[in-house]
Amino acid sequence: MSPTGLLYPKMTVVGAGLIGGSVILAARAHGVVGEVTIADASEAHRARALEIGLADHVTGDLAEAVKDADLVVIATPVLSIGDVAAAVAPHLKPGATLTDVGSTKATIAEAFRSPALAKVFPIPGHPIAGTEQSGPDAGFAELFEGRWTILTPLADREDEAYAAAVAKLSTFWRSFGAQVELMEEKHHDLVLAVVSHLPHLIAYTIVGSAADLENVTENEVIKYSASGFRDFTRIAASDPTMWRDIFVANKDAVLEMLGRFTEDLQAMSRAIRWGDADTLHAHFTRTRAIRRGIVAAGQESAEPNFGRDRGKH
Ligand SMILES: NC(=O)C1=CN([C@@H]2O[C@H](COP(=O)(O)OP(=O)(O)OC[C@H]3O[C@@H](n4cnc5c(N)ncnc54)[C@H](O)[C@@H]3O)[C@@H](O)[C@H]2O)C=CC1
Ligand SMILES: O=C(O)C(=O)Cc1ccc(O)cc1
Repeated sequence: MSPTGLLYPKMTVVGAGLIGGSVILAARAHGVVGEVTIADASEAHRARALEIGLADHVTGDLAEAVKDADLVVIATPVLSIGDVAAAVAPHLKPGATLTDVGSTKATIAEAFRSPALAKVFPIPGHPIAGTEQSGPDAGFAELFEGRWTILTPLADREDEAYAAAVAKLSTFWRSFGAQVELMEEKHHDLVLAVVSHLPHLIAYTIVGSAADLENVTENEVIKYSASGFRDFTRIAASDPTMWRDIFVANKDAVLEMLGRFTEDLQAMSRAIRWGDADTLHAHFTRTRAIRRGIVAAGQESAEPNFGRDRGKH
């Protein structure tokens, strides 16, 4: 139980997967929500959510699910979030808060600016916490502890009531251990392209390349894979639908960052070709200092993979 107390008597989560499930488990564990309803498009996921007692009510009917809710959290893949927001809009209670957890924010902020959402408080959000697992069994209450959640409030909604809704949603995330930061949505997408989307793209690519090479080297890639490659395979096991949507939605920022990365990779390639040992050593020294700075700031354990594989899988 957190000292925060009840914030939202009725919460509806659309999408009973890793993030939606974790929000429910965390919010319930800290007593900040009352009745919980799940809406999910998948019959199998609805059945499983009921079986494990993830919510008080589980339905496939969006209108029914959101009609009395004080807080609606959309936790579906990025490209479906705008459609879900449009579908629930006419059924939301005036004064309700509508948020999401999608990994990109610009296209979602645009959808949340719809006049159909004028009577509610639409606040895009993104917890920077997750694993490569998905589905109703993947969630766990501690997922957000010590992690950042970024909210990207709509700049054109500057009234006091909207500011109060943003403050309350921030309290909600903080009640179960997240640190909250407010950010402009396009800036969010640029930052996340560097720290999350590009690393995933590199992992997806290198694991594919290595698997192609395996035909040549007859199983040696997997057999002798050192921990570096193993870490890439964990990332490359992430949900295909989720990541397809992220790259489609954040095309411009990802291509911008990919361009810069390709230039830097060319510079490394040149240093190797010319035997420029000093350049290689200086670069690796700089990146080691970056990692040590992150560990010293307490944002990551020195242990490999700490915290990523928690939960039930
Ligand atoms: N997996 C991760 O590590 C993180 C994911 N996110 C974001 O959170 C969102 C959800 O991701 P996960 O929980 O990992 O996905 P998930 O695949 O575990 O769960 C998604 C759920 O949404 C349901 N769903 C899909 N389309 C729907 C629709 N149109 N209407 C109703 N239900 C629908 C699916 O049946 C599934 O139960 C995504 O937008 C993702 O970008 C954010 C932070 C971390
Ligand atoms: O599993 C990992 O290492 C992640 O990076 C999880 C993750 C995936 C997507 C997000 O938008 C935020 C966090």
